[in-house]
Amino acid sequence: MAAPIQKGTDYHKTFGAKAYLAEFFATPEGDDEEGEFLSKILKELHEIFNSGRLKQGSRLLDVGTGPTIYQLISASRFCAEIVCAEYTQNNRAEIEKWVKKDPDAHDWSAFFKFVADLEGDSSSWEARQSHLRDAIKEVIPCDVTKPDPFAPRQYEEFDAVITTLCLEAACPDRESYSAAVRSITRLLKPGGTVVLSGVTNQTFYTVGGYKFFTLPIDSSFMREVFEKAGYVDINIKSFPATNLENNTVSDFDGFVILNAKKAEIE
Ligand SMILES: C[S@@+](CC[C@H](N)C(=O)[O-])C[C@H]1O[C@@H](n2cnc3c(N)ncnc32)[C@H](O)[C@@H]1O
Repeated sequence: MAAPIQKGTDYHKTFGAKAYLAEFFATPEGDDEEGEFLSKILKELHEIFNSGRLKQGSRLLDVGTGPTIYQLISASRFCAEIVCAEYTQNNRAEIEKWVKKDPDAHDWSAFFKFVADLEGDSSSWEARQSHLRDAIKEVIPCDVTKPDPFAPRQYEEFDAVITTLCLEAACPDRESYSAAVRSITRLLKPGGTVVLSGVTNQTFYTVGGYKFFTLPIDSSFMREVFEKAGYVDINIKSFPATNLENNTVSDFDGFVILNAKKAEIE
């Protein structure tokens, strides 16, 4: 009998960090079955951060980091301090291994080369990689379904928050998704930038043979949530899935990249 759909605390037992990396992050092109997806997210993150929106020396919080660092490469050029917040111990261990250059860590070099090419300086990839290793100052537990996802840790507000492919996987319903956005927003400075990537109308994704729940949402719901949480200048780019009919590893019909500014205090 197939295992039931995995969600909530199941992540601690069945979300295989190594399987997730091997299945979806072997190359910047990602998993063939998902069509053009990962490389598009990398390009969009490049466009957002290359536009000069973060000052040098910024502090950044990544929420639901998973075992991955691809989402931090473009932003890290401007960051002196990055905090990675993630739910499972296994995923946090993967990030820590990469920071310490453990031989068992995932090889992200192709991703740094990909982004360095986009930035027009392909020779810079190793320096960019070292810089990101130095910038990651902490890898901390978090649970976005809790009122204070980062408790007991307390932080000054960050200049930017990133969250990629996390909230729709972590939140069981629309109310908890909205509450998670509000909690994350409390840790962002007024005028600070949020960047989110998310899949639309997905009900599951598969990792290591287990199916994981996803909350099916669309871009109009995301816009409404971010407006209500106090953001302005909300930009959402939507992309249709390019291989929906042949995709057996997930069922998103598209994905979005959202960026927005937390309103300044009047
Ligand atoms: C699809 S993965 C995305 C990982 C990574 N950010 C990426 O872009 O590939 C979903 C992530 O959400 C995390 N997650 C699940 N439940 C969570 C919760 N309650 N709070 C925070 N993160 C959670 C999982 O551990 C996993 O790392």
